[in-house]
Amino acid sequence: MAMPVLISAETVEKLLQYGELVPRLEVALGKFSSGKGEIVQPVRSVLAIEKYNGYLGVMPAYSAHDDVLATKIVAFYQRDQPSSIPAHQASVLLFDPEHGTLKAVMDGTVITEKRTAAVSAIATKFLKPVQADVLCILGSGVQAVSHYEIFTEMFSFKEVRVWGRTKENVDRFAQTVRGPVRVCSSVKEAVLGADVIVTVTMATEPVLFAEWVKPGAHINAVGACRPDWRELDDTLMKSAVLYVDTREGAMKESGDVILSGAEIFAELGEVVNGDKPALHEKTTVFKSLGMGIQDAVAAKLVFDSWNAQQ
Ligand SMILES: NC(=O)C1=CN([C@@H]2O[C@H](COP(=O)(O)OP(=O)(O)OC[C@H]3O[C@@H](n4cnc5c(N)ncnc54)[C@H](O)[C@@H]3O)[C@@H](O)[C@H]2O)C=CC1
Ligand SMILES: O=C(O)C1=NCCCC1
Repeated sequence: MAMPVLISAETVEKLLQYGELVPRLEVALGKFSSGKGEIVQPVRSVLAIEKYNGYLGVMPAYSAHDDVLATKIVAFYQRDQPSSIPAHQASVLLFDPEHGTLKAVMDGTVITEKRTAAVSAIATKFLKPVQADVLCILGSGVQAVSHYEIFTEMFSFKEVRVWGRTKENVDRFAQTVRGPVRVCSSVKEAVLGADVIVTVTMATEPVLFAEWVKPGAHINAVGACRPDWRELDDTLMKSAVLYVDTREGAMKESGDVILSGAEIFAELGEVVNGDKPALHEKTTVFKSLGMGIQDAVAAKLVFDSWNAQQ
């Protein structure tokens, strides 16, 4: 039996292009929410590594439409001190769906960076106000960078603002991104008047409060992926129209959804399918937790491009 190929982070970075990834993810989100069982994806199984303040998540998914079977394994850690090791590290195992043969083991860290930002961009395309001039990013780590990249590529914001907890992180962010950014010294300063807000922090308590949010703004809430972690306050969660990637995941994993008691209006895939409206004139929250099918679709794109180059 042939050995699986190993695909490095550098290769994934080169091969995974937003232009191809975004439309594939949009189709996958629609198929997931079609109610026809076209995508098989259990809620992520997560174990706590208490001694080190970490978690290990296993995310299998199968799509007959894409003919893809994969599992991502992702480790993530909460840290008080800065570290050169990324807070999230992942690998994706890609199988031949017909026989279950392992075809590839590839870096999943870059896949996680890019597919998460791409899904936020899809949500934003549907849910942002018609006039969206100001983008605000709360958090200045890895996801902040990938969100900056795709949001400035897909949309025409007049101003991009960033807030981060530490000066060191924000300075690194400002040096990494290729384009202008206004560094804000408080969350309030960053948020006031913003049309689109992205929360990509490791916060466990709310950092974004309803009183600062412009009516009609769209928020992509990407952090706080544990049932007792928060990024958004109760008032914001309850007053905004709430979209999620998966209802099942949000009810099991999202502290912002579970603890606020906010009602879920729709899955993003239902909006893609036209089964639920995109209420872009209202204040909207897209609660993202991440889906195995997003990783599987991205991994197939990488593998197919890699194969084409051999
Ligand atoms: N929804 C999804 O599909 C995914 C969500 N995530 C989540 O996105 C968030 C960002 O991830 P990365 O950028 O990879 O992490 P990172 O570690 O690179 O960046 C995290 C940022 O949050 C800041 N931060 C840490 N504690 C904070 C606090 N208490 N209050 C405010 N800011 C704080 C850090 O200074 C840093 O700027 C995390 O919560 C992560 O779990 C990550 C991957 C996928
Ligand atoms: O979808 C993912 O991948 C992750 N989501 C929440 C945090 C860990 C990684």
